[in-house]
Amino acid sequence: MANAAWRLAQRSCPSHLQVISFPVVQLHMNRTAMRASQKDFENAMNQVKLLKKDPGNEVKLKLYALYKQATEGPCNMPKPGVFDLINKAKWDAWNTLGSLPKETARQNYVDLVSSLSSSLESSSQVEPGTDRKSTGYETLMVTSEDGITKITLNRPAKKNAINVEMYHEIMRALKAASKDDSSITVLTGNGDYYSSGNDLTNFTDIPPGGVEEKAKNSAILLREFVGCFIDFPKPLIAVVNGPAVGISVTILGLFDAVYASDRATFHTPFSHLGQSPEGCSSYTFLKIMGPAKATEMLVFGKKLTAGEACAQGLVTEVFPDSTFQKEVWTRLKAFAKLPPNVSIHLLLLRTLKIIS
Ligand SMILES: CCCCCCC/C=C/C(=O)SCCNC(=O)CCNC(=O)[C@H](O)C(C)(C)COP(=O)(O)OP(=O)(O)OC[C@H]1O[C@@H](n2cnc3c(N)ncnc32)[C@H](O)[C@@H]1OP(=O)(O)O
Repeated sequence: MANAAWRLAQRSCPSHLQVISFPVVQLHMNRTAMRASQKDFENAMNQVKLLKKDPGNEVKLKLYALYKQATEGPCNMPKPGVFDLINKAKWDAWNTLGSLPKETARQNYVDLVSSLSSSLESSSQVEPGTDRKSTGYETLMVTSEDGITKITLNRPAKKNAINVEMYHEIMRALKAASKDDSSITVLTGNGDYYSSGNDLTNFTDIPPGGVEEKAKNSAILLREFVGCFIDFPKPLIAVVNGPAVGISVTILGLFDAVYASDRATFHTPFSHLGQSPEGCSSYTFLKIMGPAKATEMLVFGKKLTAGEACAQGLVTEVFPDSTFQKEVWTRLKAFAKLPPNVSIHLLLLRTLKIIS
């Protein structure tokens, strides 16, 4: 998405401008005066083309938005639909600027390019290990108490869509949970959704190697991600607090128990998206619900209610939404107090599940 936005932002630059070296000193002087001239702006546009390193999607969208605001003023285009990913990301970025005056947008554009020029040149000097994300999580909340490690998907404004960062963080959290002193691990969602599945923008950020490289990288990530669930050594419970879509549904077949609110639904619209079912679901769903029901879900994209998913064995038990959290957590706390030989039984049950 953003790469396309980036290309578009670059294409949008007036074509008669030649690529010239960037007068950084002049820009810094102008920044002090806090008023970028049209010339500074044009220079900055050229400087963008000369950046040696990719500044990342977020920055590229910011540049696009500031460029549009500086040249056309506030966004007055109709909002693109949820599946028009590229235009929606661009629209969002531009629209966020509200009624920012053109001159300020021009100044901000120039400042941003100037800061990129220096920070991207010096980024190699960052000490390894100083990454502030190495201990915390950006897309998850992870807590451990009462013998339970709880991993909460935490992008509620995006219905807990799983972006690339979240895939990596879930793997990291599972690896940490497999070694901590908790007895069981829970995956749940923050907000009204459990998860809307794969973040649709994951497929739009095409690397320099093109679509083939993107597909290869995605396949590697997906394999590693699913592997973490297959190999997880402790009881793994899903607390499905609301609707679940796509990969957040398919991997449920790899959990040891699935508790759902009666508000939850289970939807795998792969055929609609031109994708194939993942997460071992073509194996696990077949085992769990039989071929006909698995086909209805995975091939025809039938959305199940929590009650239907329970009747078909995908969900262990459904609770009224009003008492869901209280009932589930009371039960899980009791489970977590069971003696540690649980793992042996778990292993046995999982093996029987596979070979039966
Ligand atoms: C790189 C590794 C690749 C691994 C590949 C794994 C393959 C996995 C495949 C799947 O998981 S397929 C399923 C993909 N998911 C979807 O198709 C769901 C798409 N979203 C929707 O249909 C709807 O958003 C919704 C979930 C039904 C919710 O609708 P509602 O009207 O209630 O809310 P919205 O206004 O649509 O959404 C709010 C907000 O959230 C954003 N969003 C929601 N889901 C996603 C998503 N999956 N990806 C990206 N963004 C999502 C939506 O755009 C809205 O954003 P804003 O407009 O508020 O910015």
